[in-house]
Amino acid sequence: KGSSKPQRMLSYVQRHSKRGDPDSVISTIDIFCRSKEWAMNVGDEKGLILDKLICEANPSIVLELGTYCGYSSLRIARLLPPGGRLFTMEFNPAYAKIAKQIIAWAGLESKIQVLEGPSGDLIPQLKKKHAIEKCDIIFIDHWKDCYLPDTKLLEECGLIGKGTVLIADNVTFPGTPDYLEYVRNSPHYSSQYFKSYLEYSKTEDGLEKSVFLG
Ligand SMILES: O=C(NC/C=C/[C@H]1O[C@@H](n2ccc(=O)cc2)[C@H](O)[C@@H]1O)c1cc([N+](=O)[O-])cc(O)c1O
Ligand SMILES: [Mg+2]
Repeated sequence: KGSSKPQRMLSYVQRHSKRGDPDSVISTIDIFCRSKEWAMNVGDEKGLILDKLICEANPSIVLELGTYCGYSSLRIARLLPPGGRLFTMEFNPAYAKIAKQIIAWAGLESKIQVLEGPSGDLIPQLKKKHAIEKCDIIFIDHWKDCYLPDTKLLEECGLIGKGTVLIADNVTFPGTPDYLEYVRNSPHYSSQYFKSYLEYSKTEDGLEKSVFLG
């Protein structure tokens, strides 16, 4: 019964970062992933691009698909304006448990709500259960074959409105070809690729920003 990588990440954070300081927790996770064990966080290079896109949009309601250990939840929530909220969906209970502890350690639990379950079940509940009108930003970083079906589901549920910004991780590596084809060819989206690198590596990757035009 050994520990899991998320468990080792959490204990590294608790040992090496400053409690209540999101920037310290973020940089500590990056050090863990560079010096100890690679992990599928958006990382520091794509993270800087994500930061810029979040600040530009100044969002009130952000939805994240794929919490994992909470790294991008911290990056997003630390930049929200007062009253801003992040809802993040996590399928795996073990990951959700670790993410909640990392989020609490960073002191951002009042801004972040971790929703446990498959996105396909949780998305239709958002309006009624969480009084969400429409999402200002949606950060997509879960299973790569779910990006497109979930985007269509979000459209059907009326959670994507004029001006909603979709930000998708890994559109180059591992790649999300069907999603890219959709947002780049749809007349309802204006799409832009931000070239970068796969987290903690030299492989090319990037973020796709797609604005819903209505
Ligand atoms: O596979 C990748 N990501 C899949 C992430 C999946 C996460 O989304 C959750 N989820 C939450 C809700 C759901 O409905 C389904 C899953 C899963 O429980 C997991 O926590 C990936 C892989 C590489 N890579 O280099 O190989 C790099 C990356 O940046 C990646 O994001
Ligand atoms: Mg990713």
